[in-house]
Amino acid sequence: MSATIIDGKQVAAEVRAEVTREVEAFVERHGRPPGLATILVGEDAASAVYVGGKQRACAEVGIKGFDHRLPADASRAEVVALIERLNADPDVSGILCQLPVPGHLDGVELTNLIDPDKDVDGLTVASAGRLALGLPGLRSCTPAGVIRLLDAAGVAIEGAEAVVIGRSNLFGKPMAQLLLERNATVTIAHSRTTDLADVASRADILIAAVGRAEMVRGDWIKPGAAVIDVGINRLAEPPAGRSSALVGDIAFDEALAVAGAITPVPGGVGPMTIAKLLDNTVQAARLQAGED
Ligand SMILES: Nc1nc(=O)c2c([nH]1)NC[C@@H]1CN(c3ccc(C(=O)N[C@@H](CCC(=O)O)C(=O)O)cc3)C=[N+]21
Repeated sequence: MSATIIDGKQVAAEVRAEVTREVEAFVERHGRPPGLATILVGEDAASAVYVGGKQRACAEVGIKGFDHRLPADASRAEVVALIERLNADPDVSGILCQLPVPGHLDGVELTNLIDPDKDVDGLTVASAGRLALGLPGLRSCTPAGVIRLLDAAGVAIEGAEAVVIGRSNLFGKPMAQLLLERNATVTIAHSRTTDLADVASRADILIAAVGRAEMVRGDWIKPGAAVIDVGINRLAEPPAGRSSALVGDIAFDEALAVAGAITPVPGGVGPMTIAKLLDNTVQAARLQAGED
């Protein structure tokens, strides 16, 4: 038996096609496109690649991109002033501050200055609270992308045992809440969990977001489970038999033999994060225009 590989690039392309149609309809109604402002502080190479990818994706679907780059030594006041200006700019529907920010700045504090109605990353206290209370709001992109992947793969979420490994505010906590909203039975496991392998092996849906290359082994996986790999670990060179130096948190080849369905790295969750960011930008623009 070999698992079905869930093609994140393919599903992301479907989401982007839907977003493209929504953008065209928005332009018809309002005579202007939704806009997404990205803020990148400093010269971290990986962050620059991600932000570049987000801006390129905007252009592809017709969203207007505002690409703000600040030097690594930018002051808190400069970043705050930029966020406040973008909050007040009617052409800017969504704002994201790429994380991490340089050490003299506080990424959580800065993110929180974003108007919740423009919080397309879903990372402000207000957005987290709306999610926790089941109120409408912008949902964080990576967890929302995972739900879309599970749906696309035909995985039943309701009633399933879901185990999320990782408890970050960026992913693990919102992921657990979205699964709960869909009536899964949810466990959040983490670095202090006693017998992680045993907890993982109960999962019908196993989601790993720990940032440790290939930590989840094949014998942790329940036969037939849906396995979602949120890890992005960059190795010095591609492992034997692989073409990419990016590996996830799951030992892919081992898992492939046991799981029912699995996302690859690259080409799994990553492209969905960007697709959901575009989707959130259109939703934000519609809300700000008084629609829905
Ligand atoms: N405010 C904020 N929002 C974020 O959403 C955010 C962030 N900060 N900081 C960093 C992480 C990381 N992240 C990724 C997005 C796309 C891919 C992606 O498209 N990955 C491709 C491969 C890309 C490559 O080759 O490096 C894939 O998995 O197939 C990966 C990672 C968004 N993040």
